[in-house]
Amino acid sequence: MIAPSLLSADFARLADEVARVADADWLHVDVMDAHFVPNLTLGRPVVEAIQAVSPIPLDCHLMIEAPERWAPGYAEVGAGNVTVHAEACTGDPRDVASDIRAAGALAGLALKPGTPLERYEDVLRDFDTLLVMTVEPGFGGQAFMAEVLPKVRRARELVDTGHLRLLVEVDGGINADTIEQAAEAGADVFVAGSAVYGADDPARAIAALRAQATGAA
Ligand SMILES: O=C(CO)[C@@H](O)[C@H](O)COP(=O)(O)O
Ligand SMILES: [Fe+2]
Repeated sequence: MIAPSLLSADFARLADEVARVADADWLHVDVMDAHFVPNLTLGRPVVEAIQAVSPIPLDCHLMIEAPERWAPGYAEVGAGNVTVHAEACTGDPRDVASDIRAAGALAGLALKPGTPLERYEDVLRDFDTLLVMTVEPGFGGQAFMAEVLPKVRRARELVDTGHLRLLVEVDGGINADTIEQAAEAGADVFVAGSAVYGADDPARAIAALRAQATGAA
C-alpha cells in the first residue's frame, strides 16, 4: 500500500493535490502542533475538508501532545486510520486505541526512531497499525534511517507468528532508493511525501513505488 504524504504537497491547492494521488491506497495527513514536533501544519477542520474531497481513506498521523484528547475527533470527521505517537501518550495507549476505534477508525501507534518496539509489544495487541518512523518526525524530505529496519523486521515477525494483527507502516525518506529494503524488512504500508509530490507525475511515481514494493516483498 502506498500512502502519499500531503506534507510535501502545495498547501495553497490542497483539493487539487488530493486529486493528483487518487491512485494511492491511503492519503497520509501529517498533523503537527508545534509542541510535540517543531513544526505546525493543520488540524481537524482542514482534515474534515480534505476528507470531503478525498476518494481514498485518510491516514492521519498525529504528531501532537495530548493525543488522548484529540485523536477520536479525527475519526469522527471520517479519517480511516488515526495514529498517535506512543511518546506523546500520558496514559495507557490502549485507552486511546479503544476511543479511536469506537469513533469508527483504525487505531495506529507511531514510534520515533529511538523508541524501542519491545516496550510496546503488548500494547500493540490493541492496535490496527504500527507506524515505524524512519526519520525524526517533523519534516518531509529527510534521509531514510536504515538503522530502524530491525524494528520493521521484528514487527513483521510478531505479525507473521500471530502475536500481533496489524499493518506495519513505514514513514520517512521512502523513495525509489529505499522502498525495496523497507519492503524486504516486512512493511505493508509506505508513506511517501517528497518522492510523490516532488515527482513530475505523482500518479506515475505511485505506480512505480507500488511495483518496487510488491516486487521486493
Ligand atoms: O510524518 C512525517 C514527517 O514527520 C512524514 O509523513 C513525512 O511527511 C514524510 O515525508 P518524506 O520523508 O516522504 O518526504
Ligand atoms: Fe507522517
